[in-house]
Amino acid sequence: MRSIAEFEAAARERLDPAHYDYFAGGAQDEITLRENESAYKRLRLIPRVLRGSDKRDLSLTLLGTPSSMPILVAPTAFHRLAHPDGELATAKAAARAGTILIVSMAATTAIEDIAAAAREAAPDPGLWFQLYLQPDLEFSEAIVRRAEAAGVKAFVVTVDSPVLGRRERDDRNAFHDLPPGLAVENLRNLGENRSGGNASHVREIVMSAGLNWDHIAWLRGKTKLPVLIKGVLHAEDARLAVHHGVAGIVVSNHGGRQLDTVPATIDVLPEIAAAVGGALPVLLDGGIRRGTDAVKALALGADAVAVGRPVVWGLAAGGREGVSEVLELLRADFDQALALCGGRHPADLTPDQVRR
Ligand SMILES: Cc1cc2nc3c(=O)[nH]c(=O)nc-3n(C[C@H](O)[C@H](O)[C@H](O)COP(=O)(O)O)c2cc1C
Ligand SMILES: O=C(O)C(=O)c1ccccc1
Repeated sequence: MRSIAEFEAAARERLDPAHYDYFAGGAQDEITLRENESAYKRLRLIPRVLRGSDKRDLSLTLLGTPSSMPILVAPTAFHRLAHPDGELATAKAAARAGTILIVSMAATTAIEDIAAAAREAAPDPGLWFQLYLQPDLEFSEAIVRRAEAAGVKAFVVTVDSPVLGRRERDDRNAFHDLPPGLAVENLRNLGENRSGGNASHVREIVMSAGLNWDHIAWLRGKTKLPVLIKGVLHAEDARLAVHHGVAGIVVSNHGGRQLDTVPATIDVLPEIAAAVGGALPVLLDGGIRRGTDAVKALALGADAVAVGRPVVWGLAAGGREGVSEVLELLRADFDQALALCGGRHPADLTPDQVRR
């Protein structure tokens, strides 16, 4: 397949329509969902010429984790809804590609099993773990310990979800529960043993409307691993993140699934990059479908980008192989766009190369 759009079409054919809608959809009128992609279409690239470099180098290290390219896998829930191999397939493909996979706390596979699959594909896979900090901090700490023991290298706390966004497609389809046999495995309370057998209770993910900077400080006190926050759109929050010793930020609107009518992430990136001033790595997700999209984000100040739905479409279309194809397609597309922009390394891209 030649484009992410073709993967999406193939995924749509294979998926239960309600599950396709869950993955594809956004909040309410889906204005932000569309805007994330259309904002890139309004930006124009200006290449530099005659810089003489034969070969590009896409690799980088983010907070101690090496990545073969500045395109990471954003955390998305419920991969076993997309394909029976679920997160195991995604983990193998990301590890094979040498890129960082941010595992969702809402994965339908236990983090221990995801890490084992990643290690089958690469000796030292770059796994990060996304957290919805639970009001029950003791339970949150237990998940942190599990993820650390599994070998994750950073935590990404999602901060754009004090409550879950309203997704009208899910309401229309009455999609509110996982089908029998699937569960949010990282929320299994393994200590619990209520029926006398080895039944284990799966908690629900609770959104924490009470989350504040003290909780981030709490988490930093509980782990030596870098703590990033995901879902920053305001420059002042980016400044506060620096002030509070956060290791990195992800400029994200949750793929248009939380607050509708917030801007496209690429449109707030310049002010956020300026506010951070290089003090910590800035990642961005939302609407990246082409190599040129990633080039624009890196030129405007992101250190790396992440893709959510494209990986789900690859998974649904072809399991591990499908995710590998999506990641290699994005890599080749990005490499070509970088070359055409006259860059050898992603860091060669500069803001003056992007025009509105
Ligand atoms: C189906 C789906 C599930 C998601 N689940 C999570 C999640 O569990 N945790 C989280 O922090 N973000 C979640 N996100 C948001 C993604 O991490 C990311 O911000 C977004 O998908 C990026 O936009 P893109 O899909 O246009 O690439 C989810 C997104 C989608 C589409
Ligand atoms: O669907 C989502 O976007 C999401 O973030 C989520 C949150 C809780 C459970 C499952 C998915």
